[in-house]
Amino acid sequence: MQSHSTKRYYAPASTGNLSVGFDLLGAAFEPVDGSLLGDELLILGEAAELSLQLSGRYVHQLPAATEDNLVFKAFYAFEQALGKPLPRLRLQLNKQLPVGSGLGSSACSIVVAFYAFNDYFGQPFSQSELLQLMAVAEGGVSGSVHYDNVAPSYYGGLQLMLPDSAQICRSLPWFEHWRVVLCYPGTVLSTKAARAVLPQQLSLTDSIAFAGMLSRFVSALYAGDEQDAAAALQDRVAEPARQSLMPELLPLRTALSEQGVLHLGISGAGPTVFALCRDDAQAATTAAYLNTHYAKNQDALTAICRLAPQGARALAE
Ligand SMILES: Nc1ncnc2c1ncn2[C@@H]1O[C@H](COP(=O)(O)OP(=O)(O)OP(=O)(O)O)[C@@H](O)[C@H]1O
Ligand SMILES: N[C@@H](CCO)C(=O)O
Repeated sequence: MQSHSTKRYYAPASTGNLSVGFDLLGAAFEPVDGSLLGDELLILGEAAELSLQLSGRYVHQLPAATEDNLVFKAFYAFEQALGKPLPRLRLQLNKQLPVGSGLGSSACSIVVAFYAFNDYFGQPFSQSELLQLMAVAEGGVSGSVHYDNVAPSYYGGLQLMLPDSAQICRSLPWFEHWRVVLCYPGTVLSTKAARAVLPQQLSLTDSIAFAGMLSRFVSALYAGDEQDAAAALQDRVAEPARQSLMPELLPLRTALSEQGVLHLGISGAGPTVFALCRDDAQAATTAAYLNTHYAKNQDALTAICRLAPQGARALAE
C-alpha cells in the first residue's frame, strides 16, 4: 500500500544503436496504447536501513541479492558522488523491462534510480552531471561506458551522442508517423557477451562506411527525407559480428522487407529486434508476424511503439 508520502518515478525503455549508430545513437520508445514500457521506482519513505522491495513482470529475472541490484548500487554511487551521508530510503522497484533484453533494462533501472534520488534530495546534480553518473553505472554492467541507452531513457526522444562535447548528446528530429515494433523473444543475451564478439578494429573501408551511413541518416532526418533515412539504417559495426548470436535476424528481415516494412534491426545488443513501420496498420501486422515467428516463451514481449518524447519523470502519486 502506498503512504501519502510515496513518490513514484518512471523511465522508458530504449533501443541503443538503431542499427546505424553503434554506441552513438539511441531512442526512447513508448507503447501507442498509452501503457508504460519501462521501470518504475517508488520511494516509500525513510528508515534506518536502505531497503528495496521488488515487484513487476520481470522480477524473476533480477539478481536474488538486493545488494546486487543496480538500484541499490545507484544509491551508494549517488551518495559517494555527493560526498556526504544521505538518509536511508525504503524503495520499491517495479521491474517491467526484461533483463539482458536489448531494451536498455539495466539503463532503465539506473536512470529511474538516479533521477529519483536527484529529485528527492533537492536536485544537487545538473542534468549532464547526472547523465555522467548514469553512464558510469551502466558501464559497470556492460564493461564499457556508452550513453546510447541512458541518454534516451533520461531525456526521451532520439539522442545522438556528441563525443568530447560538454553537452554529451543532442536530440534529433524524427518522423512522427513512424511506428517501431519491439519484439523481445523471451531469451536472455547479456550485453557483456554481445560485446565480447565485437571486432577490436574496423578497416578503413568499414570506418568510412560507418561514418557515412550515420551522417546520411542524420542528414536525411533533418532534410525530412523518410525514404533515405530508412535506407541508411545499416549496421557496419556490430551486426556482422552479432549475427551468429541471432541467426533468425536475416530471415525475419527478408520476410518483413517483402511485406514492405522499412527496416528490421537489433535493438541494442539484442535479442530484441525493432521493426520500423510506416504507419499503425503496418505496425499491427508486423507485431502479429513477430509474435508468431520470433516470440519463444511466456517472457516474450511485443509492443507497438512510437518515439517517447519524454524520458525519466515523476508520476502522479
Ligand atoms: N534493476 C536491474 N535491472 C536490470 N538488470 C539488473 C538490475 N539489477 C542488477 N541487474 C543485473 O545487471 C545485468 C544487466 O545485464 P545487461 O546489461 O546485459 O542487460 P540489459 O540492460 O537488459 O541489456 P541491454 O543494455 O542490451 O538492453 C544483469 O547481470 C542483471 O542481473
Ligand atoms: N551500444 C550497446 C547497446 C547495448 O544495449 C551495444 O550494442 O553493445
